[in-house]
Amino acid sequence: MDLFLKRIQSYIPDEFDAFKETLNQKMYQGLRVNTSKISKDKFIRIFKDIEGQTPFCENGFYISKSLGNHPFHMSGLYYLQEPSAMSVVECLDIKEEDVVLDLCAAPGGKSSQIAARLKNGFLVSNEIDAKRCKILLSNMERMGFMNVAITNVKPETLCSAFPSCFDKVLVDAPCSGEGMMKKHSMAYQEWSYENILYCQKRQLDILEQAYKALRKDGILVYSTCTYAKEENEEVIVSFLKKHKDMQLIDIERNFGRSGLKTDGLDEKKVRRIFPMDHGEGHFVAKLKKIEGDIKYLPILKKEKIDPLAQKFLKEQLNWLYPYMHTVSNSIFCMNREFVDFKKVKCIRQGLYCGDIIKKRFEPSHAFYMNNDLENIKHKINLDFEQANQFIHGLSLDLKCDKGYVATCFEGYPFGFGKSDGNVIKNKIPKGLRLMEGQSLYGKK
Ligand SMILES: C[S@@+](CC[C@H](N)C(=O)[O-])C[C@H]1O[C@@H](n2cnc3c(N)ncnc32)[C@H](O)[C@@H]1O
Repeated sequence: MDLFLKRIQSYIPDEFDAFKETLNQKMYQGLRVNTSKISKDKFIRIFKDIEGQTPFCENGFYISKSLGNHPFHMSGLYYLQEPSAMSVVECLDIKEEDVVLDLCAAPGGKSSQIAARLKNGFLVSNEIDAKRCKILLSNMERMGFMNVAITNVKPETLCSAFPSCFDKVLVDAPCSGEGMMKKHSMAYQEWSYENILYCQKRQLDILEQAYKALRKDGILVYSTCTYAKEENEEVIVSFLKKHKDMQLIDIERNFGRSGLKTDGLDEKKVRRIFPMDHGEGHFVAKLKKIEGDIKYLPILKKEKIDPLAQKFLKEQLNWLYPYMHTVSNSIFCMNREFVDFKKVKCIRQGLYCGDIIKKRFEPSHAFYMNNDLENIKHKINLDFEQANQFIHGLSLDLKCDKGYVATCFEGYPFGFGKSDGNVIKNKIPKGLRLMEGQSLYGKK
């Protein structure tokens, strides 16, 4: 631990006391508005618990309360994210049509930030750890994204299968997490120089894969939430030495500060955030591949879809998704072609609409969380108390359309139920309901 502080002192001698003081202060907390569901202006108008914009992202705000049980969180209107973490995706300059790979994606903060910027583009959101991959999937569904595939493989498996296929690749690398020590106190106890070197090697291995997946003219962003120079500036120097066709690009943003002075690196081109910069800590570097191939993700043939699913979707929506895909009895939709993942383990591609079970169609929760629900025909707005009961799994005695209905709070769906005209039976998956003793955030 002493060594950790000594190293920080050597990085920022003039600010060392200020840094030490931040270790006793509360962690910065933030949320990022999901602009694929609500505009920033409207969010500011209807949401009272934000405390000023972060300097890292135009849709990011500071908060000082835990807001995970707010109905708008359940509706996917925002993602709770440490403020400095919001800086990374800003540096990727996502365009609506980009094909993007997020190689280390769980729990989904940066993937959800990327997906919110895409229109007809596509995101492959990969996580090596199966348990964390489930959390990633759940967050991406809550936020309502459609043109996304969630894969659960080693970076090498994915990048060897799809070389030169991506416009943008993000490596938000596993790291020694020095910027997260306040959150995970174990990290304090487990800090060691050996771990930093272990992380450095793993980071370079992941970057090798990212390099493979990148197209000519593609952009690679590398980030960590640690202060260790070995995992930041030095990783970039080693990587650039090996790959003469990769160029360090100026991030051209003024959050945080320049990197640490390092031989072989123009430190002004990378960004560092220390807690004195109003976020817990991040490092970001942006690189461009100036030579190489341009290839395309393989596409699945367009499919005919089961008439039961078609009938259900027509009955529920004012429009139809142009592309559909069936896996066993489950139906998935997108507004672009489905990718053929071949042997790569893909746990979800597109919007999961539901399943055909015994000659009827059973819709999924994800279907009702999709951001195009302006188009849904059958929905009911609940007041706070009704929403509270429904989120706890209760049925509601309420008159509404018969059949499946989206349940909304202030116009934003957070779940769904099945109505006989007088009672809405609860269809929110058990794992997403609030438990007894937990209460919905807001007025009573
Ligand atoms: C810093 S976290 C990613 C956070 C995520 N980008 C976000 O914004 O929510 C790094 C992730 O890398 C994963 N990881 C660990 N070892 C890995 C490896 N060898 N290759 C790829 N990913 C790995 C971890 O499971 C972890 O989920």
